[in-house]
Amino acid sequence: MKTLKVALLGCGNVGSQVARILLDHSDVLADRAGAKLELAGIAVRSLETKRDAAIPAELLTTDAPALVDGADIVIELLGGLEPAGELIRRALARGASVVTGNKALLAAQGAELNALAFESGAQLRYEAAVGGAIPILRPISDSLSGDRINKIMGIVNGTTNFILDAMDTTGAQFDDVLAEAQALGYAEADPTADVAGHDAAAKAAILASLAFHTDFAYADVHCEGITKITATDVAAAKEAGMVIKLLAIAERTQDGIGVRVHPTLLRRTHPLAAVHGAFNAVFVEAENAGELMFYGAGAGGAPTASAVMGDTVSVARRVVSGGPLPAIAAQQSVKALAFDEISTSYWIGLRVSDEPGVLAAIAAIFAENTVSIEALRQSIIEENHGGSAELRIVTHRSTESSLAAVVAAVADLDAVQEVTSVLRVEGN
Ligand SMILES: NC(=O)C1=CN([C@@H]2O[C@H](COP(=O)(O)OP(=O)(O)OC[C@H]3O[C@@H](n4cnc5c(N)ncnc54)[C@H](O)[C@@H]3O)[C@@H](O)[C@H]2O)C=CC1
Ligand SMILES: N[C@@H](CC=O)C(=O)O
Ligand code: NA
Repeated sequence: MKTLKVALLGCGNVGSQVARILLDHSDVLADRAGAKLELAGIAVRSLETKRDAAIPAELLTTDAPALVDGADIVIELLGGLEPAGELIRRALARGASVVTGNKALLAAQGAELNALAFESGAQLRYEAAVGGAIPILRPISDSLSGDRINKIMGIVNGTTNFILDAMDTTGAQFDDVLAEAQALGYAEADPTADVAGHDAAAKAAILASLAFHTDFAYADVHCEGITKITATDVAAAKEAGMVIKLLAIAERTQDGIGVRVHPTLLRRTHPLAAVHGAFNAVFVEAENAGELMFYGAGAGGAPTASAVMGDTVSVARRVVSGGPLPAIAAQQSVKALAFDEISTSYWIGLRVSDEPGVLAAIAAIFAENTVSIEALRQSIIEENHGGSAELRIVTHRSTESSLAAVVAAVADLDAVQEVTSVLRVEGN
């Protein structure tokens, strides 16, 4: 049986689990891959760091480039743009295949790296980069390659789903739940990448690129995080039979593809509304397959290592058989929509003076901007009876630019005390 040398770059949360699987299950992996997967070495920052006793010290090296140069397959689990990018390019340039979970790098340089792999005949796989353990990239680029995907909506960041879910179930405030997520180890040490939506935006770019066979980068994704979501927003959504989720959405329209990440109101009957805690799920709508949902652990060392190993075995099979490369390079160039061209339904919360003519004035502004109202609900604010009322308006689909014009004009009305929330609604 052929032996393939595997270079592992990084021995952190995910890398250490990949090393464990490669060492503990070498016989089974060889049967499945059709080649022995020999862990040739593990690149680390320091040989002095205390590690799990199961990691053989003789495999550790601080010379990552030399390790890459002797490998048939390189597994990159360092994270960050450099030196990860440089090492991946080095491997691909010499025809070695690469498996990575580095969503930040792929969202920044995915087009370039895929092109490099295509030119050199090497394979580049990154199932772990989106939805951790969930098989989602291969189903999109392989299982659904005979279909036409129209829309993807994903809960692709565990930290933010944990926070929003806890706010929904306990009524807690954002800051308190973030502290809990940090204590439980879901959030990053600096949780900005999670709560500002950047991590989800990187994953949205990767999903959209594969689903629509076009290169989308991080810069093509409109991104809003969850830091402005209040306990009041969550309670109001709950009262209306909805839940707020941070969704990564990529959608085909007549004019192009809109890719966005923002807090979204979902009806509680939607399958994504039932995704709790730090779990991830991706909901796909395809022309022939209809609606599909992929659900599971989106983060964590062992779950993410599962996806890395799946890619590694798959890559090894192709190295052994010399079969054709998966067609994951972009074959099309579909226009990425600017955010103000995207259309969706909106929920607008307003605090208004409770006096005659207010509703008519607000409705007139919606009509002038051709934004159609689907539902309107008014509640009198008890503690200030006769003074203020809370309005919640749900619109039919309209563009971001029309909605922005409506919100600006409504906010200017003397009778409008505050625009309390503007949220997008999906899953009607
Ligand atoms: N942890 C998770 O749940 C998930 C992680 N990922 C991705 O997997 C990758 C790895 O993530 P983790 O294992 O969680 O990170 P980690 O921070 O636990 O591990 C990275 C390791 O690489 C080492 N490293 C960094 N630069 C190095 C260099 N120049 N030379 C040698 N070693 C170096 C670090 O010292 C650290 O031990 C990242 O790209 C991450 O985005 C993807 C999905 C989920
Ligand atoms: N910080 C990320 C980790 C996985 O990609 C998350 O919370 O989902
Ligand atoms: Na995955």
